[in-house]
Amino acid sequence: MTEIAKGLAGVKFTESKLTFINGEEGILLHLGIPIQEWAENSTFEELSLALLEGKLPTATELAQFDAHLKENRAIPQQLQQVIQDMPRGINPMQALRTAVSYLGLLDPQSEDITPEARRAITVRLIAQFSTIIAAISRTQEGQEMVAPRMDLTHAGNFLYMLTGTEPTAEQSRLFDIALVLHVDHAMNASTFTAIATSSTLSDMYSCITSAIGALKGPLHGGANEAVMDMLDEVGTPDKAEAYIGKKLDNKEKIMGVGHRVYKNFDPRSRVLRDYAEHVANKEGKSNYYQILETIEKTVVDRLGDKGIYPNVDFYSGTVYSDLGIKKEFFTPIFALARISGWCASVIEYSQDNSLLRPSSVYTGEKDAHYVKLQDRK
Ligand SMILES: CC(=O)SCCNC(=O)CCNC(=O)[C@H](O)C(C)(C)COP(=O)(O)OP(=O)(O)OC[C@H]1O[C@@H](n2cnc3c(N)ncnc32)[C@H](O)[C@@H]1OP(=O)(O)O
Ligand SMILES: O=C([O-])CC(=O)C(=O)O
Repeated sequence: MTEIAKGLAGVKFTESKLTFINGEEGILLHLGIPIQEWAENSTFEELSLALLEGKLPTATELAQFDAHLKENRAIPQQLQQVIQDMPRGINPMQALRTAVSYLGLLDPQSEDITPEARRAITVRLIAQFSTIIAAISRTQEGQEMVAPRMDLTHAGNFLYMLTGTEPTAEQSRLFDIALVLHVDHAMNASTFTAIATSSTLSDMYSCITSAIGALKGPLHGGANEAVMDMLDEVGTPDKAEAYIGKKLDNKEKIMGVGHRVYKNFDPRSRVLRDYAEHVANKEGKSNYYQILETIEKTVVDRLGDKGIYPNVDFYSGTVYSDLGIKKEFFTPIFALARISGWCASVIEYSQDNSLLRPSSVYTGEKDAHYVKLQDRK
C-alpha cells in the first residue's frame, strides 16, 4: 500500500536558511540564533530585516530599513475608504484579507515578481499591515482612524494607532517582544500556503492574501482567540481542572496546546508565560493567568506523555489583553508579525522555484460510466 504523509507531516520539500526547529528538545533558532536571544536583545524591525537579508544587519542597514518602514506607514486614501465602508461586526481576519488584496489593486508594482519588486513590496506590506489592522479595529468600533507617527517604533506606533494613546516604553517593548516571538516558524501552514501560491509565479499580494486565509483557522493562528474564549467559558480558576478533564474525556481538543512540531515545551510559550506572569503579578494575579496555570498543569499531567504542551498561542492572549487589545484582534496581530516570515520565505523559495504539486492516492471508482440525468434513480 502506498504510504500517505497525512497532513504532509515530516515531508521536506525545500531547503531554508531562515529557521531551525528541534521539536523534541523545544529549540527554535532564526539564522542559528536562539529565539530567547532574539526576544531579549532584538526588535521586530531587526529580526524582519535579518530574515530578509540572511544575516544580522549593521547599524546603518537597520537604520535605513527602519526609515523605509516609517516612510511607508501611511495607507492610500482609497484603502482607508474601503476599510471605513466594511460592514460592522465582521471577522477582522476577513477584513485584513480583503484590505491586503485591495492594496494590491492600488500598487502599480503588484504584478512584478522580480526579486527587487518582491523585496520593495515586502517593505510596504510590513509597514502597512500595522496601519491596516489598527484602522480595521478603530472603524469597527466606530472610532476615527489614527494616522501613523514616525517617531515611534513599529510596535509602539501600532499600539498608538490602535488605542489613540502613546504607549509607555514598557508596553511598547512588551508588544515588540511578542511580535519577535511570532515572526517566523519554518513551514507552518500559512507560510507553506504563501509559498504554494508563489510557486505558481503568482504575485506577492496573492501569496499574502492566501497566507492570511490559512492563518485564520483555529488549528493555526486562530487558536490564540480560541484560548481567550475558553478562559471566559471556564470563568474562575477553581473550575479549570474539571473543565479540562471533561473536555479530554469527551476527546475534545484544548486550544493553545499541542503542536505539529513541538513534542515538548514551545520555547516561545515559556517566554510568553514569564511575561504573562509578570503582567499578572503587577496587579495581583489575574483570573486569566491563574486559569492558564491550572490548564497547563492539567494538560501536561494528562497529555505530557503524548508530547502535548502549551504552544505560542496559549499565553499570548493574556499579554495582549493587558495591552488593551480585544481578543478578535489577536489573530490579526499574529499576522502583523508573521508577515515578515511569509515574505522572507516566499523570497527565499523564489530563488530556486519549483511548482508545488503533491499527489493524492486515488481511492474512487475506475470503471464507472456516464448516466444521463433522466435515467438516474
Ligand atoms: C501558531 C500555531 O499554529 S500553534 C498551533 C495552534 N493550534 C492549537 O492550539 C489548536 C489545538 N491543537 C491542535 O489541534 C493540534 O495539536 C495541532 C493541529 C496544532 C497539531 O496536531 P497534529 O500534529 O495534527 O496532531 P493531531 O491533531 O493528529 O493529534 C495527535 C494526538 O494528540 C491529540 N491532541 C493534539 N492536540 C490536542 C489538543 N490541543 N488537545 C487535546 N488533544 C490533542 C489528538 O487528539 C491526537 O490524539 P490520538 O492520537 O489519541 O487521536
Ligand atoms: O509551525 C507551526 O505549525 C505553527 C506556527 O506557525 C507556529 O507555531 O508559529
